[in-house]
Amino acid sequence: MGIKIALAGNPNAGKTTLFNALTGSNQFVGNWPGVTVEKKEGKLKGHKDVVITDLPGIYSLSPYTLEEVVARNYLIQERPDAILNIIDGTNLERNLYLTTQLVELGIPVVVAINMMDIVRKNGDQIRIDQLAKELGCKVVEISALKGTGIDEAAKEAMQAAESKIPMVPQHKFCGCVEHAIAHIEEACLHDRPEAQQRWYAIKIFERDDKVLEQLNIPEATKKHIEQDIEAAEKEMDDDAESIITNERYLYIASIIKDCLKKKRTGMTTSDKIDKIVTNRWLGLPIFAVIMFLVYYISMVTVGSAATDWANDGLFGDGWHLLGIGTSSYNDAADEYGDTNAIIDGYVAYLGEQGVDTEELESYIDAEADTFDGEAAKDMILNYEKDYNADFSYDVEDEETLEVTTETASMDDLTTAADEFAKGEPDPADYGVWVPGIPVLIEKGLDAVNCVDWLKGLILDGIVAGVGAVLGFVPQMLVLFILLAILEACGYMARIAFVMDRIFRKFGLSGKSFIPILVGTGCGIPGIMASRTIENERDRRMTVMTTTFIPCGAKQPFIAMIAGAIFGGSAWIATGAYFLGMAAIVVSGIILKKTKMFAGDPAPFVMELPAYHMPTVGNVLRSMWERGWSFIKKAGTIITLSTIFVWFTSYFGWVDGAFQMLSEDQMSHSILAYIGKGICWIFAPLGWGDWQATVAAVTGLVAKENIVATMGILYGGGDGVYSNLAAAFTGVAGMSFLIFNLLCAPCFAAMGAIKREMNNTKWFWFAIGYECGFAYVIALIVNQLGNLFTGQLMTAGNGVVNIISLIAAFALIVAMIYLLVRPYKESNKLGVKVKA
Ligand SMILES: Nc1nc2c(ncn2[C@@H]2O[C@H](COP(=O)(O)OP(=O)(O)OP(=O)(O)O)[C@@H](O)[C@H]2O)c(=O)[nH]1
Ligand SMILES: [Mg+2]
Repeated sequence: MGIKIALAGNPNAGKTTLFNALTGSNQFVGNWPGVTVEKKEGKLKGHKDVVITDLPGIYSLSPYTLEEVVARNYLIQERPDAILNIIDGTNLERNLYLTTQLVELGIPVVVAINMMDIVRKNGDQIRIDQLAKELGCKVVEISALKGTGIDEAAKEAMQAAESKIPMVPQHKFCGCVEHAIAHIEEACLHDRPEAQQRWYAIKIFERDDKVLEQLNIPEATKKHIEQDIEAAEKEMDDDAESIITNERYLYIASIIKDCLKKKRTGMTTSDKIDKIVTNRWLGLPIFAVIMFLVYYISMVTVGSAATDWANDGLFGDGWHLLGIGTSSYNDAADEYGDTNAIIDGYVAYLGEQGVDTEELESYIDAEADTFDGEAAKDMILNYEKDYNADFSYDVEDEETLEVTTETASMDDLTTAADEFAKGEPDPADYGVWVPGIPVLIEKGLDAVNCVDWLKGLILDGIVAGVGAVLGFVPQMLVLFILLAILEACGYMARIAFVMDRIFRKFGLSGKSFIPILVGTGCGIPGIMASRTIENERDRRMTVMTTTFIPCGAKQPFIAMIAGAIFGGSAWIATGAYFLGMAAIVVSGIILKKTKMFAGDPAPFVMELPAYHMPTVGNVLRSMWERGWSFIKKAGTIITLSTIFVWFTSYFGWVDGAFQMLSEDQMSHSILAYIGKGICWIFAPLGWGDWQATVAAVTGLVAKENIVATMGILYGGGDGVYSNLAAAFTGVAGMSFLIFNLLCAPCFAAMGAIKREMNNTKWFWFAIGYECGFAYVIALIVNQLGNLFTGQLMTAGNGVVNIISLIAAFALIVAMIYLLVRPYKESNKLGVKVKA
């Protein structure tokens, strides 16, 4: 038989940090209350038979929010063999409140005073022996972060578990309460194990609903004990629950007096920082600047440099090792400049003059092995004698794909001809050139004479799809590092506090903001983070709207749309966050006015933990955990999806015969038939072609799939970006982005919504709301966008557009009505939740 040890304690006391240290796990740690919302098990290192359970933080055994219920139920119903109570040593008074309750459970308790590193630094002293005596249990000092004392804590807990000696609570309530408790034990608890009787008796005294329900006490007995309770209440002139609470605090005060010697009073550094950071006027601007920096660094500067490398180098043609050779190649490329365009322009000019340019063109366009630059040069110079007026040529900007027309003189042409003769610089000739993965794989496949379909599957399917997704990993990692730092330093709780002032105005609490922020990494922990919200209706609303914010997996397609259709504008990625926020705010206002969600949010109660310097280990671990799940997804579900998409898009019927298709036959593919069957749904949104439709649908499996699918379906020819730029107008691109940003999240996140709603009706309501909202906004944007850009009749199907435009106006009116109508207060919930 193994031993079960539970880690219990207040939120943010360091339970998970200790859990990770003891078991070698990688659970999330963050410096705000409510990081852990579910219990997690792990085996104690070096002891296979000892199972340690990390629990969500609780302030007391009277649960208030969902994650607290998880912790209490575990302690009371599963009854671990021992409880290791983690206490924040910098905050003894508040933390001991829970301890006074834990020792009554009848389970052996060991108290571990954590954060001793800070306590010592502050110069405070805790008298461990005295504390142990007054609590009646073993007390050890630890620092979970530094790893000091943790083995001893584990050893003590194991010994306590093996001894099976239940705690004897040292604390006695005042006479009348003890009297009532004794009566209660006698009247209805004598068949319970003796060690558990006291805790149950106190809970019955407090009239705890859950315990009363669980024990199923006969009415007559209930009446009888009620007399005892009322008698005590009369004597103390207070209600039963408050009597117990007050007595506990008196007891704790006496312990603190005996055991704690505090050195310093006055403002701590954290308080000083908070004066600025949570300032009524400065709080928001500071938050805005911090968030801007986070996304600017991860999306625009560091992140995009890394992503460019990954996309164009690692998963593209190749890259220079350590960047050596890049600058000399760039110089050479600069020198070569517009040579090709100038020569093309000259050929066109010659053509206009009636010259037969066929032979010249054959020299210019010759394949590498027959290419003779010198001959081409001579030929050009030959023409120069007779045709020597200035001519125009077109240049295409690589990033924005914008085409501009320039004029070249004969001097320009001579230089160009010289450069042309030398040949276009090849990056592989400079520094140490590392070919990209697709290039290597293609070479390998050619070397083994791979059959065409398999080569297609590997290159156009898996490498194109999965590579498109993996290319964004560096950018993700940068974002995850920055988020981890924000989480670890303690700013998270402040953001909730600052945002509470605003969120409250439209009926949400600041606590809804933590899920949103966590959701920028991944929607699943974001949805789960909603458990700390006290008000059930607010919690549901948060679950429904959290995924509007762009998560890590949505970044790639946002970046792709921005790069292909909007010239790589940084505003698109930043705008996506604003859009997500706006969607949450608008939904908040609209939903709060319905019966289902009406009512004021609970008052904001959250501890603001002291600021900590984030540790490198924690930050990297958190980054890696999130990044790894991204990579894992690419290796599993996304690979499978790309194979499916490749197969269904490269096979189909031509003239009634089923066969493998070439790139220009894709519109006959299986996928095209499916897409064409449903793409009418999205026609009013401006992107009713089957490729975009299919991409959006595969996005429901995992959002990264949108990029992977587009990589396959819009690949070929001039490359994905140019093909996308040709397929989407700006307005349609915006509408596509909005729909995919706001519609139902990926399957995994939908699963999380289902779990958190714990009710099928609510789940479907949430999914329906998200998709409906996304559709409405995308429709409005597309139709109004077309109207203002004058494309109403040209973009897509004009008739559809006219009808949709009318619908769009109707929807705008409806939304304005929903936004401005008065609040309906109601205290009734539409649907009951299964317990
Ligand atoms: N200085 C110091 N910081 C610590 C120590 N133990 C934990 N921390 C920090 O305290 C914060 C909270 O740690 P967690 O392990 O997430 O706390 P938790 O008790 O699991 O919190 P919840 O899951 O919210 O209940 C993190 O920022 C940790 O790095 C310690 O011994 N010393
Ligand atoms: Mg935790």
